[in-house]
Amino acid sequence: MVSRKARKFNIPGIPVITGPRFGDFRISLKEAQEKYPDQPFMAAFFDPTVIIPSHCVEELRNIPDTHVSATGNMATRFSTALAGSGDLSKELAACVKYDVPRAVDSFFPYLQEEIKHSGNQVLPCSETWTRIEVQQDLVQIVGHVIGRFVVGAPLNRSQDWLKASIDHAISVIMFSFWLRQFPEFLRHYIAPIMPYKRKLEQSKQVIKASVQPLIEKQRTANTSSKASSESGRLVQWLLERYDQSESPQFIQSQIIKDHNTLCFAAIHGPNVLLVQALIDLASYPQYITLLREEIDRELSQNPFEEWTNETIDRLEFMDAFCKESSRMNPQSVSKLPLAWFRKTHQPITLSTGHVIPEDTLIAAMNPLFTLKDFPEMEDPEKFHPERWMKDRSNPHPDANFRFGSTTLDSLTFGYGRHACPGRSFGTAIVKDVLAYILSRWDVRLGGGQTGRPDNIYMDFQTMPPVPPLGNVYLELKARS
Ligand code: HEM
Repeated sequence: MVSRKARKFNIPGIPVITGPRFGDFRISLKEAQEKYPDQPFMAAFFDPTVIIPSHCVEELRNIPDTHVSATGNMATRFSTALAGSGDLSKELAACVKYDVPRAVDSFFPYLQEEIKHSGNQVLPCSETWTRIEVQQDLVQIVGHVIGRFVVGAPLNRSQDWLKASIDHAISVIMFSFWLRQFPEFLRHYIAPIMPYKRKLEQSKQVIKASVQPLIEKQRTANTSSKASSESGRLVQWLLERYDQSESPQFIQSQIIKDHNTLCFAAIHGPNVLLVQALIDLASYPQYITLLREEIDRELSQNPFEEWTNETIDRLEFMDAFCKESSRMNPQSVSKLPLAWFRKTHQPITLSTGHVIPEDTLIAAMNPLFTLKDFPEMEDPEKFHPERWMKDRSNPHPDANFRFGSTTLDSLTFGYGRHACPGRSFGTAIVKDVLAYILSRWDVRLGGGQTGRPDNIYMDFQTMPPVPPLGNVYLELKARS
C-alpha cells in the first residue's frame, strides 16, 4: 500500500527534488530551478511543498479560499490548531484591511512618542561605541509602537504585556517546529507535553490577564468614552465588528485570540525588516550620508515629534534603501527565495498543464532572483538601492519601486487577495524608526567586521545572523 505521504510526493508529471531535511535548502532549490525553470517541482524537504513557477502566482492570486488558502498553509506550517493561536478571523482581517489604514495618520503623534520613549530606553546614550543586541533591542521599540496601536497606553509599556506579546509568536514558531518532527498521527498526543507548549500557554495567560480588563472596560463603557483611541484601537474595532448576539465571553476570547494573531504579524514582520535594514546600513556605510541628508532636511522643517505620514513619504531614498534591503533579505529562503505560501483544498490545474492535488502545500520562487523573468534588473546580486530611485513619478502605492508594493517582482508582502493588509503601516514604522536611529546614532558592525554578514537559513525562513541563532552584533555611538 502506498502511504499518504508517499502519495503526496508522487504527483504525476511533477518531479521530486530532495535536499536536507532541515537547514539550508538553497543549493537544492537552485539546481531544481535550473533543471525545471517553467514547471512545478516537489521540494521534499521538512514540509513537502510544490514549488510553482512565479508566473503561476498571477493566475492563482484571486482564487477563492475554498480552493487555495493562506490560512491552510499557516495551519500546517505553524500547527495553529494545536498551538491554539495564529488563526486569522474574518473580523481581524477586516480590521487590518479597513480600520488600520484609516487610523495611521491620526496615530502618528503617538508613533513618534513611542519611538522616542522606547528608543531612548533601549539604545545606549554613550558617545563611545557600545554593543547592542539588535534583534532584542529593536523588537522592544516595535513592540511599544504596535502595543500603543493595539492596546493603547499605558498597557503597551507594561513589561508583562510587552514580553508576553513578543514571546508569544516565538513560542508558536518553536512549538510548531519541534512538533512537526513527529509523525502527524502522534502530534495530537505529544503537543500538550512539549516544553514550548508550556511556554506558549504561559504567554497566553499573561496576555489574557492584561487584555481582558481592557476589553471589559471598552465593552461596558458608554459611547463617549469609547471614542478614546488611547484605550486600545484594535480592541475597540473588534468589539464593533463581532456579532453582538454572541455571548460576551465568546467575544472576549475571540478578541484575545485576535490580539495574539495580530502581534504575531505586526510585531515580528516589521522588526525583521528593521533588523536587516540596520545590518545593511552598518554593512554599506556609504549610504548613511545620503539618508541623513533627507532626514536632516525634514528635521530642519519639523522636530521628530511632529513628523507625519507625509514626512515619511518624502524620505524617498530611505524608501529605496528599505526596499533594497527587503529584496536582498526576503523573509524566506534567500538568494533563491520562496514566497507566497499557500495550501490547496481542491485539485488545481496550472497553466503549465500540471494538476496539483488537494491538501498540498505550494509556494513560488521569489522572482527577483530569476533574471530570465526580469531582465531589466541590473546586477541583481548587488545591494544597490539607487535602482529604485530611477523613476519615482508613478503615484500608485503598488508601483514596483515602492518599499510596500505588492507586485510580482516583489513578494515581501505577498500577492493577491491575501497580500499583507498592514504593509503601509508596517513600512512607515520601519522607515520612521530607522530615521530616528540614524538621526541620533552612528552605527557600525561589531567586532571590526566588514562586508555584509550572511543570513541564517532554516526551514523556508531567512533569519538575520544575530543572536540567538547567529553571532553578528552592531555597535551604536550617540552623535554629539
Ligand atoms: C512591515 C513588515 C511586514 C511584513 C514583511 C509582512 C509580511 C506579510 C506577508 C508576506 C503576508 C502574507 C501575504 C501573502 O501570502 O500573500 C502577510 C499577511 C498579513 N499581514 Fe503582514 N507584514 C508586515 C506587517 C504587518 C503589520 C504591521 C500588520 C498589522 C497591522 C500585518 C498584518 C497582516 C495580516 C492580518 C496578514 C494576513 C492577511 C490575509 O491572510 O488575508 N502585517 N504579511
